[in-house]
Amino acid sequence: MNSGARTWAAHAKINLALHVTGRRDDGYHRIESLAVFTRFGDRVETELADSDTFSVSGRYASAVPLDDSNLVLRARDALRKEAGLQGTPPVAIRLEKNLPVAAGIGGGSSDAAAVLRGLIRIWNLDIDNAVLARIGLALGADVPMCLAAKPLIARGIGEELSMVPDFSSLGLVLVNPGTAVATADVFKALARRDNEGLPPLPRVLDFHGVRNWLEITRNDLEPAALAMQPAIGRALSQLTRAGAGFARMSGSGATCFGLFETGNVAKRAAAEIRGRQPDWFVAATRSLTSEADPHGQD
Ligand SMILES: C[C@@](CO)(OP(=O)(O)O)[C@H](O)COP(=O)(O)OP(=O)(O)OC[C@H]1O[C@@H](n2ccc(N)nc2=O)[C@H](O)[C@@H]1O
Ligand SMILES: Nc1ncnc2c1ncn2[C@@H]1O[C@H](COP(=O)(O)OP(=O)(O)O)[C@@H](O)[C@H]1O
Repeated sequence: MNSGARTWAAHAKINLALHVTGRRDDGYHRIESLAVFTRFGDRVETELADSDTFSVSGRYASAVPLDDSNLVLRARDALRKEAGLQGTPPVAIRLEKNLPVAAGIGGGSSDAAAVLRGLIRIWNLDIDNAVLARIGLALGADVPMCLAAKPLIARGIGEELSMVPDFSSLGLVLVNPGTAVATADVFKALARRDNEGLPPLPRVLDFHGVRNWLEITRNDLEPAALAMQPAIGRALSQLTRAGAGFARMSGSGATCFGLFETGNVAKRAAAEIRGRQPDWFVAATRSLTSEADPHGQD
């Protein structure tokens, strides 16, 4: 067992497109979503210790609970329940919370996924991916995709995953105007739930191919979220004004992404938006390719 401190990346999840195609009897919605994950994200540090501890730092530390309801601790406890107390010794977990909370970019889900992956390694557990995905899904519909953290299409309620090969790294700017949005409220407010699924993906998944495909897709949660939080419209306008090739809201919002042809152009656009909106969350980043190893230690 390795007892030293190790850091795990918890990438932001971006729903490039999200079509709502139906609703199950239990109220959960069927979706079809093309999702990618970004280099920018939270970080989770794990280290074997004399007792279980948990601390949070970072810009959004005060926005997350410190008790057992934090998805980090729920993930730790779910894994321990699966593996048994023996073989899962106490662990100190430190979360660096860089991602805005209740923001449509799966921050909590990605933290949970990083903890599951990290603790499996430091506890030396033998848990296969199907069991891991089941544990993840019990924590949240987004957790299985955050466990994969590669370009993918998610169907079902988000748990049926098809990896998308040969996806280029996209230049992205993430903008959140500072308004938290509760996912359940947005789903509840939908005017329609029986929309058509995603069109086939283009052959070449680079900036141009993805942008053209985005033009013929939607985020079906955007109109409902926009009606609740008009600031989302201002975030989209700022991205367009700064030269984004395409701008859309991610997940249930309020974070919006802008697509840029190169990382440098994205950085310049982010600086411009930050200049105009110094209180907003604005981050220039790149998406992870299909080939990148998302689970490596930082
Ligand atoms: C909308 C999405 C798109 O990726 O992302 P976020 O906006 O959360 O980032 C996800 O479907 C969110 O996943 P996650 O945030 O893990 O959802 P959960 O905790 O399981 O569910 C929160 C609530 O959202 C609703 N919900 C969630 C997923 C889904 N497919 N249908 C739903 O109706 C349910 O009302 C549920 O009670
Ligand atoms: N580690 C965590 N990070 C973020 N939110 C968390 C965490 N643990 C629990 N939560 C709770 O989960 C809810 C959803 O948060 P988050 O995952 O950031 O949403 P979203 O998927 O919309 O980006 C919030 O209400 C928040 O209080």
